[in-house]
Amino acid sequence: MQPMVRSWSLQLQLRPANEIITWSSYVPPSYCCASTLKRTNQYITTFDAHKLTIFGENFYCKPREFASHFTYGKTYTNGVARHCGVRLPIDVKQPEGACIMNKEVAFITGSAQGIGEAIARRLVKDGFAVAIADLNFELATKVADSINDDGGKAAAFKVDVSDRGGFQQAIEDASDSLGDLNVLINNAGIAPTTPIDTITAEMFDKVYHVNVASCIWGMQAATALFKGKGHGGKIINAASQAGVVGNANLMLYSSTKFAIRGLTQVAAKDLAKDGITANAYAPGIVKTPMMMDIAHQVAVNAGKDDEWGMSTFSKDITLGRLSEASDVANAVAFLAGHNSDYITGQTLIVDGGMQFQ
Ligand SMILES: NC(=O)C1=CN([C@@H]2O[C@H](COP(=O)(O)OP(=O)(O)OC[C@H]3O[C@@H](n4cnc5c(N)ncnc54)[C@H](O)[C@@H]3O)[C@@H](O)[C@H]2O)C=CC1
Ligand SMILES: CC(=O)C(C)=O
Repeated sequence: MQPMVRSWSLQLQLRPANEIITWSSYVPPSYCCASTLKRTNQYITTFDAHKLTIFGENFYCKPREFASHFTYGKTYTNGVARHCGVRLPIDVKQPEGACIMNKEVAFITGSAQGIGEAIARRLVKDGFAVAIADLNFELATKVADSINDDGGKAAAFKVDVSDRGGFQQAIEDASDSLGDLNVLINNAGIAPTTPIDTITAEMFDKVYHVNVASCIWGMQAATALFKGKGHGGKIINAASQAGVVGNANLMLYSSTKFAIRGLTQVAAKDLAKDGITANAYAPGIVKTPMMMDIAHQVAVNAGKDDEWGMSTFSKDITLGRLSEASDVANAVAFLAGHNSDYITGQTLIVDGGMQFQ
């Protein structure tokens, strides 16, 4: 019996045992989704050079409804699978026998601007598909559109990272629409200036929920997805040089960033058995809206100008210049890529030499 399929097609590249099988499916008009399955995946129980047998109701064909086009227990050969689609999208050129390799997918919070945006753009250059996840959906959409216009692959998602359920849903949605999830970058954060005597219970709750709880919610959701898909993954959390040495005027923020380093170490230990690494990055003084705002607030509190405010943070940078967001993105790209596979539980300080640890 042929599988019930409508207007889509599937290609399989079948490889020797224990290698990764890469497959891609196309859904008109030009939607492409892809994923990677391993031979050991619970949903694939028979596999040789030419055949793939699926014993599972949902084997990660995304979006989910397309999984139902495969029949439980049926064996698909390369040719059958490729021809089971009756209509190819006319704007996708698909040479006979070609295999479209999938991209790894990174979900980056707070990527509508600043460091997160720079990370997203850098990871696209490295071949990732990226989820631009931010509270500011309008800005996130602009970033995703501009990446797609430049030939990359991105989708925007509205998320408040302090909302556990919403964050989890956004990660699942991103995995559905981009085809997989391999890297979670918990980058979103807030940094109100908080001299000790000004701190209220509400401010404490807000900063700790956005900066700290969010990392735990994100790690929970990503870990469940990685495991469900039968592969490992990478979790990368934003700390700060202010999480390495306490910074004046930043009681709440600075202490949340110390917490990030701690929870990253715990995650590294807890998740290693699942093939998941957890690391953090600690930027220094980066030219983003957040840093401009902090410098301004510190200056206002001291009755000085913004330049003075910035100089209080930048005077001890060994390399003698403020950080560009791209300086941080370069380091995060290393943590997101496979050159860092043997590194876990670490905080990579990217501050031009402010803190030596
Ligand atoms: N700019 C700097 O000098 C440094 C920044 N960092 C850290 O790097 C990360 C990124 O910082 P920047 O790019 O400078 O910040 P930014 O303020 O320029 O951008 C942060 C982004 O996060 C989003 N965001 C804020 N709250 C959110 C929430 N609840 N849910 C979803 N998205 C939310 C904002 O809409 C914004 O797009 C932060 O975790 C920050 O603490 C660390 C060290 C230095
Ligand atoms: C904003 C921040 O993380 C600083 C000043 O290190």
